[in-house]
Amino acid sequence: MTTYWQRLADRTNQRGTLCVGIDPHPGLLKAWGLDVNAAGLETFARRVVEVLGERVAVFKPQSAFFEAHGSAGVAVLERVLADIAGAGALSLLDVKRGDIGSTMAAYADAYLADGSPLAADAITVSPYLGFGSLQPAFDRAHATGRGVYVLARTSNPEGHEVQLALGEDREGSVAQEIIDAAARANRESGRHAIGLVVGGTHDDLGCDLSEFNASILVPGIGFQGGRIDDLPEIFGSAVELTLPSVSRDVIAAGPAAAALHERVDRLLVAPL
Ligand SMILES: O=C(O)c1cc(=O)[nH]c(=O)n1[C@@H]1O[C@H](COP(=O)(O)O)[C@@H](O)[C@H]1O
Repeated sequence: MTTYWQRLADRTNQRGTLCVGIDPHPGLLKAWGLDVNAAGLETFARRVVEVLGERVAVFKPQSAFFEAHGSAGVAVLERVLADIAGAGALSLLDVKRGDIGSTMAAYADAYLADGSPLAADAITVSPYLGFGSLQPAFDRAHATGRGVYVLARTSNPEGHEVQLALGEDREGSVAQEIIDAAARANRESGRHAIGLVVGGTHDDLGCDLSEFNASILVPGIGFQGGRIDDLPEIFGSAVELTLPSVSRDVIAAGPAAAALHERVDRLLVAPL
């Protein structure tokens, strides 16, 4: 079976290395001239995929903005995931789930199982209950050729409180333990399905990614101040693994197709 890592390499080789985040903020719906309801949400999110779906390698719908509209919003999310697949792009559903193992297995059923209406090519997960608690998601991702991105060093200014605290061995940081555990699990499985989330907003990451061996999602580009041009300096040799992710800085340009394409052009031509 083709792994997520192989499918990601295939898409980014064809389309360039960029993830466009679909974050339908109420303010963006209004700016697009849409009502802030499930119908406006559907027009917005599906328009992004309609215009950019065959151009961009990966789309990252942010589940929160769909959930905010209740079951009608979740139904829209299902259709957006189907649109992404139909356009030949990969879906990375941003749900940041994390729970005890038995509950994590249910999240894996929801997001990483063949045939589930909310299944995506990859999801984001939080390791706050312990890296090992995520094992059911890793197992399911390995079994179905999907991916899991584990939060390691997030883009927000508060993240360091937890992530740069000393880890259990009292030598490296919590973020470093997550990075090392993910690299070890990828070596053992040989599938490289376990990626990391590392924000592009830090001059100094405070952790070492030089031994990492799978995809690194880099949010925080654009509105949060991160710049694609700065990634080589921030990530060093690991820049080859990075998948820059941009939400508002792309989608705020819509709904006009030309403006959306212009934003993507600008991000894709930036040298990596
Ligand atoms: O997992 C994420 O994608 C994520 C991790 C992180 O450290 N920082 C971060 O901003 N994100 C998400 O990335 C998106 C950023 O949106 P923009 O700031 O509009 O590009 C939001 O959906 C965030 O939830």
